[in-house]
Amino acid sequence: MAIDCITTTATTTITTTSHPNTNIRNIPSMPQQPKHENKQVENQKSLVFDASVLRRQSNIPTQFIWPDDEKPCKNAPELPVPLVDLCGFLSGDPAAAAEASRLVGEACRKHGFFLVVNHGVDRRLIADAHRYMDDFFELPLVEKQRAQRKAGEHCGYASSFTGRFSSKLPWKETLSFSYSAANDNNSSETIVLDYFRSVLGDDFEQFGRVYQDYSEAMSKLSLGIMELLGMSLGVGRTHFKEFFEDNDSIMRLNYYPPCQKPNLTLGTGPHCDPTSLTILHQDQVGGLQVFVDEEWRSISPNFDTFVVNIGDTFMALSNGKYKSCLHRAVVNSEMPRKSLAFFLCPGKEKVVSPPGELVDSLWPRVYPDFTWPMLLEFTQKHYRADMKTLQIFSNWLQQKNS
Ligand SMILES: C=C1C[C@]23C[C@H]1CC[C@H]2[C@]1(C)CCC[C@@](C)(C(=O)O)[C@H]1[C@@H]3C(=O)O
Ligand SMILES: O=C(O)CCC(=O)C(=O)O
Ligand SMILES: [Fe+2]
Repeated sequence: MAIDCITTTATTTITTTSHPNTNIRNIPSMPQQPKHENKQVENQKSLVFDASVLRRQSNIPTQFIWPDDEKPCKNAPELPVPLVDLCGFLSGDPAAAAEASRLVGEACRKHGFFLVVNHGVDRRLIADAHRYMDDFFELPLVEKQRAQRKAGEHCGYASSFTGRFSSKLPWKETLSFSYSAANDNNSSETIVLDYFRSVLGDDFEQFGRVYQDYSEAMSKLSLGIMELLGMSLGVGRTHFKEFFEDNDSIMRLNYYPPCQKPNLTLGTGPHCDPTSLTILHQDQVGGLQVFVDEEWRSISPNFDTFVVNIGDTFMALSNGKYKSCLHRAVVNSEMPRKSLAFFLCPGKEKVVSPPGELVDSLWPRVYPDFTWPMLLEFTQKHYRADMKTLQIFSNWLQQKNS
């Protein structure tokens, strides 16, 4: 019986009524998603996804069963993605930088995914970031819920999205927090640490330090990749680097518990990241798949590499020249899987507009100007991010502006 696997409080009903803040039907000109995607659960408290309870059930609740055309496929073939060696580029070798930017440009025109190696991030920091994830996600649910994500916000702990969506639920737990590189009163130096201490208490100081350092390392690496992207697009090495120097990014820890029916569900559903650039580190388990040439392909993990992909906001910044590509994460029945995603996002005030060099009469503007907070709000309150987010957001903006 489906509901067996969900621990419930007094109110267990899922309704088709939206949360007041997220009622798409109440907002004029809001795009309509298929019914099952825009249904919101009436009460945040009504459903809980607790891996320690789920483990003991033989079936999974229907809310976690994905439609047949989105169910995962067995044994997706490996996607050949360029392995970009950053060693020479980081040590200032112009020929190495030119070769790295060529490889990056080629991948971004095709599907937007590439790997980086010799990236300069300390292996011990990466190992610690994984170790502290185990420690956090192995805590009892009530402990993790001290960091519970609030409705309409993107930060905090979420056990699946039971309070947010009522169908096609992801088989995952996440802990998300903001990282800001903007140097106002040096708050960027402790922003993550302060978050951990404030929501989880002083016992979590060491967690906070690890993810503070990890987020800083990701921000730095992403600025280096922005230099390569600027070179490859012919707009100069500094253009995008400067644009993202005061980034207001999101760090997300993804924890996928083992699932007894891995062929029926997904850890993260098919989507294009609405953000600008994603730097992902996966543990040794594997599960990331990318949709290229009408086929799901996998990207196998390697401890020494980060998977990098272009998101919708960079696609808009490149005037559609670089692709934000559909991807998802599958789960397995044997063991938990972990991934760490750093989502680079522009500073709040920055206008997402492509540089003049990328616009001409043969390739006119594809997307209207917007700011990242506008797109973030769209994905948190009005539209569940999927493969069409950028196009639908863009149509909605154009309609509003006309
Ligand atoms: C701004 C964001 C929204 C999501 C987290 C970041 C970047 C990716 C988005 C997401 C992962 C795309 C798939 C659907 C989603 C709901 C998820 O499964 O987590 C998305 C995130 C979100 O809205 O919380
Ligand atoms: O866990 C993964 O491999 C991918 C997760 C992802 O795509 C995301 O969080 O946006
Ligand atoms: Fe993603």
